[in-house]
Amino acid sequence: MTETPPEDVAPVVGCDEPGSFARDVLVTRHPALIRQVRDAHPYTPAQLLALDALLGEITEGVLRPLPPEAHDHAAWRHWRMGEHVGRSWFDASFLWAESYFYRRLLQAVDYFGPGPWQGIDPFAPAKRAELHSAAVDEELHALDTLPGLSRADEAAALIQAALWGNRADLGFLTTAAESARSTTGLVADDTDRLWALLGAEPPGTVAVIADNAGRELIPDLVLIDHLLRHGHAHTVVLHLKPQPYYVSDATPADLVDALRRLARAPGHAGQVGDRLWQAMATGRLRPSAHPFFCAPLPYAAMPDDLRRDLAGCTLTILKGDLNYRRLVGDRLWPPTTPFDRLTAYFPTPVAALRTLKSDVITGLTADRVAELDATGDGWRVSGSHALVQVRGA
Ligand SMILES: O=P(O)(O)OC[C@@]1(O)O[C@H](CO)[C@@H](O)[C@@H]1O
Repeated sequence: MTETPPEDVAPVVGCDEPGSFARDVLVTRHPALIRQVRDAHPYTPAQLLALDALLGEITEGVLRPLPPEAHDHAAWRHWRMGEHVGRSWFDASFLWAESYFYRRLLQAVDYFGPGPWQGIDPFAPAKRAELHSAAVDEELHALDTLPGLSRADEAAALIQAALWGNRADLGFLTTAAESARSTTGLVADDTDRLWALLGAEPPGTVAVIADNAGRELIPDLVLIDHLLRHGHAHTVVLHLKPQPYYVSDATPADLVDALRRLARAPGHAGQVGDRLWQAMATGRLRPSAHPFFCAPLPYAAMPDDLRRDLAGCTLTILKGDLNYRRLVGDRLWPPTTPFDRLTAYFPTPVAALRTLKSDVITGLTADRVAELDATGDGWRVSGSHALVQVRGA
């Protein structure tokens, strides 16, 4: 594994800097999410008490451990939960604090059981509303234009749809200003290099590390259908989250719902859904849900079994902001730090498709950074900008 030289290692993104994006997420977004979840389900007195206790803890208290009977207690001990217990949440790194927050939220609503609430996704109402929204109806109807496009134009349209589908992030939209939801443009665009990697003969296995369900997962699935249909991949492994995470991150249940939504749609969307349903049956589309995808660690720390699984792929496509942060290590790198150097450890060529929703950014030219900073529109966190960055073989 290629390590970044220590003298070049930038500070890990923390939560303790007043006015920082990360601190605002803990101060504003997480309490808002607890209130949303609390109102979205007919929880029992014990669950309501647990949610209220978590709200108090994250805002004014000190970090408490998972109960010893938690199924993943050993994993979180390995992920250094003990060092954080008894300290302020704001002392933890941003990635660690957020990951642990979502794990504790699941604990408060008995997601892992045993009992009647086992497996009930606290974010399901929001995910369901989005998946069955008029906006998705329109997006599915718009797929009827694809057969009229050239293969190259279809490919370009599908990359853009998958890229900007990342804005459909229910956690981000909790606090994003309406004005920030307009899209401005790309800060980096390696789309041509992405398609060059997808032109490998014979087509191999492409890994897609998914991000959000619903309005992001559907364009991701339409892109996957294109890759399978036009010889860019013999097989696609779709890496999902094994449990609800970051509000709208896609779980296997969300994949089933999205495939059903597609297959039941009229027109071209329904044909895509039927092909993907068949791809699941033949194994050409293979879902996976490794526990590490909910770990509070950068991808450089991935376990050997996941590394081996990915190493067999010709390319890994990583969707979204959190995956980008974990890919490059969630550090405040100088924006001109080469993306290739920070991703050299990854076991395959990588392509990051991400709308910018947090401070971490790499691989830009100094001129581009100066140009973006001059706009003053919070380009790093507003979701108005996006990137396609590729590190080749
Ligand atoms: O990975 P995604 O869904 O594109 O974005 C995840 C996100 O909403 O959560 C974190 C802040 O809560 C940031 O990484 C980002 O804003």
